[in-house]
Amino acid sequence: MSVDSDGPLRLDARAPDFETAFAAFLARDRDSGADVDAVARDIVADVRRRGDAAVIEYTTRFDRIAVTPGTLRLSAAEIDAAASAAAPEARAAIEFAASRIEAYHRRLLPTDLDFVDAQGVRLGARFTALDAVGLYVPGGKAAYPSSLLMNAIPAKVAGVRRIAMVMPTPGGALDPLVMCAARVAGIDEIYRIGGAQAVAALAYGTATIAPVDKIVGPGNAYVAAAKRLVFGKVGIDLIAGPSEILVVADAANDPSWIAADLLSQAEHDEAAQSILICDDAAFADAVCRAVTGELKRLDTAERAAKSWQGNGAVILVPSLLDAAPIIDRIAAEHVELCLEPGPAETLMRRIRHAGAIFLGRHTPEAVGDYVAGTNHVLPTSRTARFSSGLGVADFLKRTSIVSCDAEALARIGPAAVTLAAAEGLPAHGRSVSIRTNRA
Ligand SMILES: NC(=O)c1ccc[n+]([C@@H]2O[C@H](COP(=O)([O-])OP(=O)(O)OC[C@H]3O[C@@H](n4cnc5c(N)ncnc54)[C@H](O)[C@@H]3O)[C@@H](O)[C@H]2O)c1
Ligand SMILES: N[C@H](CO)Cc1c[nH]c[nH+]1
Ligand SMILES: [Zn+2]
Repeated sequence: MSVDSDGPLRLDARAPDFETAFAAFLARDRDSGADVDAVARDIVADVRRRGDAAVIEYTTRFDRIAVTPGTLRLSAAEIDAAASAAAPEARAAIEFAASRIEAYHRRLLPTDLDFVDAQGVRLGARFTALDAVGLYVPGGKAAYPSSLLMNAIPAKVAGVRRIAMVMPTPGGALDPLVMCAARVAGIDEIYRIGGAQAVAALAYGTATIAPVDKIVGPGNAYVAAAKRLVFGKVGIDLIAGPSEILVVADAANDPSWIAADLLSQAEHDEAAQSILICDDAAFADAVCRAVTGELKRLDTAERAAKSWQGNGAVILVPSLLDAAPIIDRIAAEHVELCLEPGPAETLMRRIRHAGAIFLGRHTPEAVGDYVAGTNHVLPTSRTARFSSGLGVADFLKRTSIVSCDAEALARIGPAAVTLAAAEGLPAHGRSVSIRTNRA
């Protein structure tokens, strides 16, 4: 294991200490700590107790704006005025992205199930949309119109009736493109609040904000902590942490393309993580030099450099096609396979744990962030081992349907009577036998 003076951690899968070093790398915690949880807990409890008054106080404190119960919600005229300030080219890009996201998510809609099995029992599964969803759109340090689309469109496609959006507006400014995206996605219930107080308001409701059934959308550590706290009262989506990218690249790639890809996620956050897996040490060196060069072009260089140097890694492996076990243990949010089509396909089929996989030399991850149509809210921090990115299923519930006629009950009922007796629940058994023993 080694660390370049201005480069990321370097690991070699052939080195005798690789397993220890790799395990230590995977065990690193990039999330923030206990203080945040305590602050969020206090805010959530206060909003639950004092409703609008608490929401207004925290909004004034954290976002430096004066609000009243009457101005918490944006008026239609405000939304339209802000949206109309969006540049035409940006508006067209939002509309283009929205149409692709909608088309992809329509294909994710599950179909209901309804069949009669061999015993004559009718069985089914019916999907219904949630009634009311709270959509958190982050707005503290940057505006994310793309994230609004990624959260709102699947909800709309699923058929959610009410979507209440919250977004902090530091200093009071409304981001034109976020408002434009809200209009394109058909969102009109928008509150200028953020942080833990917005999550609590959506979960418990206030005099001004009706409660919702589920809260989705990314946010900072306070938002994530608040979502964990209100879970159970409402549903929540996955908690997406700092962004990650894992690029698997052979030496035939242009090092500057790979460097650009690594930095595309590093620039999100100092806690973001970019990893390169390659099979050629000279190519790894060339990519690291290219990262240094690319950083000079970026306004976000300071943040990206801290992420790359503090959390990045270069892992040298003997064979890229045999790297699936290492890739699976990282279980990254995004995996890019910058290989020829055949090897990319082979390796993709071997990978089991990844939020999203991008195949080939011309599929930079950033297309997934904006315009591919797939969702960019994806599992991070190795949670791709057990969870998936946001989709229409997050806005649906499944109800099972069962129907027996007398013959079908006579066929399957006796086993239920036996099991009820075994569990010491005679009323269960009686509700079956009272029907089957009528003769
Ligand atoms: N995974 C994704 O798909 C995705 C997409 C977009 C953004 N993000 C992430 O979302 C996050 C957005 O964070 P952000 O900060 O810009 O906006 P944010 O809207 O999540 O948070 C801003 C709010 O945080 C609260 N806050 C700030 N400091 C606080 C403090 N000291 N005590 C209590 N509350 C405090 C305030 O209420 C403020 O309104 C970033 O980490 C970004 O990377 C993720
Ligand atoms: N890559 C981020 C999720 O990890 C999503 C995003 C929003 N805008 C650009 N990128
Ligand atoms: Zn991104």
